[in-house]
Amino acid sequence: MKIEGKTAIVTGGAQGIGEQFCRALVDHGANVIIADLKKQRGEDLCRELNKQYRSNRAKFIQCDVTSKADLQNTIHFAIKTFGRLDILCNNAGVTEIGNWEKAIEINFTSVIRGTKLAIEVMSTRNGGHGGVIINTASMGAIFPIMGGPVYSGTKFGVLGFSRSLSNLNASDGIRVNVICPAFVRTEMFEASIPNYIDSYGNDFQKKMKKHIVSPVLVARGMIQLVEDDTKNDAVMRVTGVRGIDYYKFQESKL
Ligand SMILES: NC(=O)C1=CN([C@@H]2O[C@H](COP(=O)(O)OP(=O)(O)OC[C@H]3O[C@@H](n4cnc5c(N)ncnc54)[C@H](O)[C@@H]3O)[C@@H](O)[C@H]2O)C=CC1
Ligand SMILES: CCCCCC(=O)/C=C/[C@H]1[C@H](O)CC(=O)[C@@H]1CCCCCCC(=O)O
Repeated sequence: MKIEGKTAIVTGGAQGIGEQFCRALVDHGANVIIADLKKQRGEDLCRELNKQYRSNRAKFIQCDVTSKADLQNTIHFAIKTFGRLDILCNNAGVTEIGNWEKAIEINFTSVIRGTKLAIEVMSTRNGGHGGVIINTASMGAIFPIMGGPVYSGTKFGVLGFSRSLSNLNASDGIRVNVICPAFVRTEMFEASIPNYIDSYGNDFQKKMKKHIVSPVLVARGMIQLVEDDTKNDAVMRVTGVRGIDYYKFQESKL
């Protein structure tokens, strides 16, 4: 897909990986809706992007992805403002620390709901232009995370859900892909460092160095998934050791 002139929604777009998604999409000429709980951060990013690109292509909307009304409102806002929706990045996510039930709602249920709502407006069967949905999972969607079983479970869920939509490309013109980063230096990661140090000791950061990736690299991967029309049902890994590559699952025998 040529990104210039297309419209994208990025949930959790105010900071971290989502922020880099927004920056990369605007840089490639897209209209971007930054959908996040954090009003100040989102509005500041929006202002900065519009100033940098001398445009009005970035918009912020306060959105709690666990609210169906907020998600609907975000999609309506994209259509009302830019006339179309082409790209949805279901990216908002949290760790399970403190509230594992909430982590399931944010990391998994909201990805399902966001995807379903976007399909309604993107589908070529409903008069839409088709599009691309990129769901942020994690390497913890491929391997279990002993210290984060619920987090990992939600990400296994995101991966299974997304891959089970591979037929949408043929029927509705919508490609669905998953991005699986390893540890990414964001506020989520930084906030977890004390837990890692508890588990692995003070030299954890040194040992982990080669496994930590930058959110900019994750955004580069997302752009590749959007631009490359052959990518459907793709599971992209973004790791410190291999960089950007694709994970191959065994084909179903059914
Ligand atoms: N940082 C890491 O090591 C990794 C992160 N991921 C995944 O990447 C995604 C982004 O994570 P980071 O950027 O690292 O986290 P972050 O904590 O830096 O940013 C997450 C953003 O999501 C927003 N958010 C949280 N709950 C929300 C809600 N209910 N509604 C709307 N927005 C909400 C936050 O306000 C924040 O702006 C998450 O899905 C995370 O699980 C995947 C692999 C590794
Ligand atoms: C192979 C695992 C890669 C995991 C990539 C990922 O999604 C990491 C996310 C963490 C984020 O940086 C902050 C977190 O709390 C997320 C969950 C990590 C739990 C790991 C616990 C380590 C342990 O104590 O075993």
